[in-house]
Amino acid sequence: MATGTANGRDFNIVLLEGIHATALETLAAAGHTRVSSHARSLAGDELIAALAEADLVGIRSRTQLTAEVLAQLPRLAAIGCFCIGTNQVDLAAAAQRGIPVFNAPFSNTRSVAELVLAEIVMLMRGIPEKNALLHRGGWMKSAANAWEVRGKTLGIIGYGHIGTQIGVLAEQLGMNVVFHDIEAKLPLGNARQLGSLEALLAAADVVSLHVPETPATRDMMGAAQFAAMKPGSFLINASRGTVVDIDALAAALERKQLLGAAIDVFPVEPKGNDDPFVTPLLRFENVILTPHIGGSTAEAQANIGREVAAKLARYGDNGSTATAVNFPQVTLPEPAGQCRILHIHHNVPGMLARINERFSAAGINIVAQYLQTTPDIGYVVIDADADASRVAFDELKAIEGTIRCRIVC
Ligand SMILES: NC(=O)c1ccc[n+]([C@@H]2O[C@H](COP(=O)([O-])OP(=O)(O)OC[C@H]3O[C@@H](n4cnc5c(N)ncnc54)[C@H](O)[C@@H]3O)[C@@H](O)[C@H]2O)c1
Ligand SMILES: O=C(O)[C@H](O)COP(=O)(O)O
Repeated sequence: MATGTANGRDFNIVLLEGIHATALETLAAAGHTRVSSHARSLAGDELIAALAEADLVGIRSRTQLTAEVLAQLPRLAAIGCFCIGTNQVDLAAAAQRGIPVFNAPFSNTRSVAELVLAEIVMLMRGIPEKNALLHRGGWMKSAANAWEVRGKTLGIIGYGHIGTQIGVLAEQLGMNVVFHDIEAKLPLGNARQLGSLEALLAAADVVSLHVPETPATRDMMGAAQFAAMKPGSFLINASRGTVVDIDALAAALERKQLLGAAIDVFPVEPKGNDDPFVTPLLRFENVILTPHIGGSTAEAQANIGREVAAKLARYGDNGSTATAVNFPQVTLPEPAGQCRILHIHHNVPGMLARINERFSAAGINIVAQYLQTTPDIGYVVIDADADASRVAFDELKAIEGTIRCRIVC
C-alpha cells in the first residue's frame, strides 16, 4: 500500500509515557506544534484511539507497538523510543510498513552505571535489610556479611555501552572486572572477557546484567545459572525483566545461595504510577527493588527528550534516517531542489530503474538522489523542482512494490 503526506510540518505527533518537556521544546523549535502528550503508557483500544491520527509517535519502554498494533495505524510514519531499548516495538513489522524507529542509544548510560555501582556497595554491606530493620526500630550493628568491594570480582553480562561504563567505574573502586558477551569485545582497563557464562558465574562475587531483550536472553538467568553462582554472591538486573526467571531468583534467595539482589526491571511492570505492583520478591528485605528508574534522572531524560525529538523532526522535515535501528540509514543534507520525494519500497530487483524511468519519461531533471537498502527495504530520496516533483510523486506512488511515498516541499 502506498501512502503520501504533504509536508513534514503538518505532522500530528503523540508522545506517551511522560516524555520530558525538552522533546516538546525541540519539536516546537523545528516548527512542529501539533503535539499531544500523555503521562502514562497506553494499551489495547486506548492505544489505537490515541494513535489513530498520529504521524509520529514517541514512547518509552512500556508501550508495546506490536505487529497487530502497527497494522491498525496506517498513518504512522515514524516511531521514537525515548530510551535505549527498542524491544517494545516489532522492528521488522515497522520496517515492512515503511516506519523507521529511532532511539537514544547512550543518553541514559551513565545514569544506569551510577545506580548499579551504588547498588554493588549497598548489597555487599547488607544495607537493604539493615535499613528495613532500622525503620522498624531494630538495631543490627554487625560486620557479618558485610564486605568492602575492593578486591572483589564483578561479573558483567553484556559488555556494551552500560556494561563497559560500569566496568571502568568498578575498577576505580578496586574491583576485578570480568565479562561475558556474545561478541568479542575490547576490554577496558584490566577487565577480562571470559569464555562462557558459566565461567563468569563461577568467578563473580556480584553479577550484573546488561543485555538487551532478545529471544536468546529470555530467562538467561534461571535455576541452573543461580546454582552455578558462588554461594553468598549477589545479582543485579537493570536490563530487562525477561532476562531473569524471577521464581528461580526467589528460590536462590530463599536457600541463601544469593545473599541479596537489586532488581530494577520486571517481567510484568505497571503501566503507570497508579497501578499496583506485584512480584515474588516483595518478601526479601535483602533485595533492593526499584521501579525501572535506571535511566530516570533529570540529566538523562532531558538529553533523551532532545535527542529523539530531533531525530523525529529531522525525519519529518528532510527524510534523514541516520541512526534508525530498523531501516536503511540515509544521512541527508538540506534539499538541493525545491521539493524532496521520499520513496520507501520492498527491496526487489529493478526498483531503482522503475523509479528513474518515471522521471526520464516525464522529462523531469533529478537534482540529487540518495539510495540506501537493507535486505528487505529500499529507501530512495530524490530532490527535484517543485512542479515536476508533484508530477513525479503521483507516478512514484503507483509503482508496484512501493510501501510509502512522501513529498516534502
Ligand atoms: N533499567 C533501565 O532503566 C535501563 C536503562 C537503559 C538500558 N536498559 C537496558 O539495558 C540494555 C543494555 O543497554 P546498553 O546500552 O549497554 O546496550 P548495548 O547494545 O550497548 O550492549 C548490550 C551488550 O549485550 C551483548 N549481548 C547481546 N545479547 C547477548 C547474549 N545473549 N549474551 C551475552 N551478551 C549479549 C551485546 O553484544 C552488547 O555488547 C538495553 O538493551 C536496555 O534493555 C535499561
Ligand atoms: O531502555 C531504556 O532506556 C530503559 O529501560 C529506560 O526505559 P524508560 O524510558 O521507560 O525508563
